[in-house]
Amino acid sequence: MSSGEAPVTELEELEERARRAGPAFGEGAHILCDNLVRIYKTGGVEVVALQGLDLLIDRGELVAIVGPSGSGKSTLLNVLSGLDLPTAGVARVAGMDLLAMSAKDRLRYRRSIVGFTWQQTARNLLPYLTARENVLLPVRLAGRREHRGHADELLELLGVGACAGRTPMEMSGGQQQRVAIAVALANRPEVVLADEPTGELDSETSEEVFGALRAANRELGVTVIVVTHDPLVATQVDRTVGIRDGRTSSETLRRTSTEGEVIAEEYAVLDRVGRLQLPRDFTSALNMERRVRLELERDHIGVWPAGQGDGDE
Ligand SMILES: Nc1ncnc2c1ncn2[C@@H]1O[C@H](COP(=O)(O)OP(=O)(O)OP(=O)(O)O)[C@@H](O)[C@H]1O
Repeated sequence: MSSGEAPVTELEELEERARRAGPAFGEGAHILCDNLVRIYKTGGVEVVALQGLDLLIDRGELVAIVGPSGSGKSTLLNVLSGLDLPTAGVARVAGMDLLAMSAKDRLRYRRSIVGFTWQQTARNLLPYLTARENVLLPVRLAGRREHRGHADELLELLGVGACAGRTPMEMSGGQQQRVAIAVALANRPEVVLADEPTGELDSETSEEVFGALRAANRELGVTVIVVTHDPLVATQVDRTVGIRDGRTSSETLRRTSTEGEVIAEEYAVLDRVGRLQLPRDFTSALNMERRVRLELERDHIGVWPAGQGDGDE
């Protein structure tokens, strides 16, 4: 049946309706988490680290994940890196279903689709190898061929070209983190995940590390997710996603004003079924508990504390 003709049978009508249904949630996203759940069981106690987390990231985005300690940031990164398996939900990166990968696919995924940097600088680099040798190591392990200048080009791009012949001991903490990013990029991954890359650094050095992540994102087109506690971050990346209690709770978008000023605007997240989490300091300032009154206006929705006369006891 051509799309212009009227459907004739019940099946054709259903097919026609399915065609009109529009794209599925997250279709086209480079990274998709849909209702992601991760429960840890230790000594008979269950800890729900991710409680139905939704997240969509487009190809080529540079996104920071922030949130209080214990909110699930590292758990999310471990799932996305293919190190850990979620308990339920959907996690898809570059078209690969992370819950249904074979062991062979998982190895390929971890070797060539994602690159990862750890917070502990010492864990990222082998101490007896130079920066250049550290970058070439994952290439050799993956059995790939890269011309000799590949490592030097990456180090140059990240502003640590001068460190190519030095061992980690001969570099500062910020230089080590930038070399670690080069290692993560060595196998030309589509996605780089960085766990607290500036956790042990002062603010000036942190800016250099964020600059390196931006260079990788801009010049190589790689999608970057960085987990951080760094208060600077909202002005360093395009989008900051806040996580609270194992769910995404807020987003901050960075834009440049017409005067060239960098502005970070915070938004609440509206989930797929229309749920919205109001910030706790807003609700407690107005004594909002259990229910609120909503009013649809022409260009916004008003939210009021439920008062007397609204049927609240
Ligand atoms: N292997 C594990 N076994 C049991 N519980 C765990 C495990 N890993 C994490 N958790 C728990 O899951 C929750 C989320 O932890 P996670 O490390 O993801 O948080 P986080 O936001 O990265 O915290 P931080 O900023 O302190 O690193 C916490 O309550 C933590 O205690």
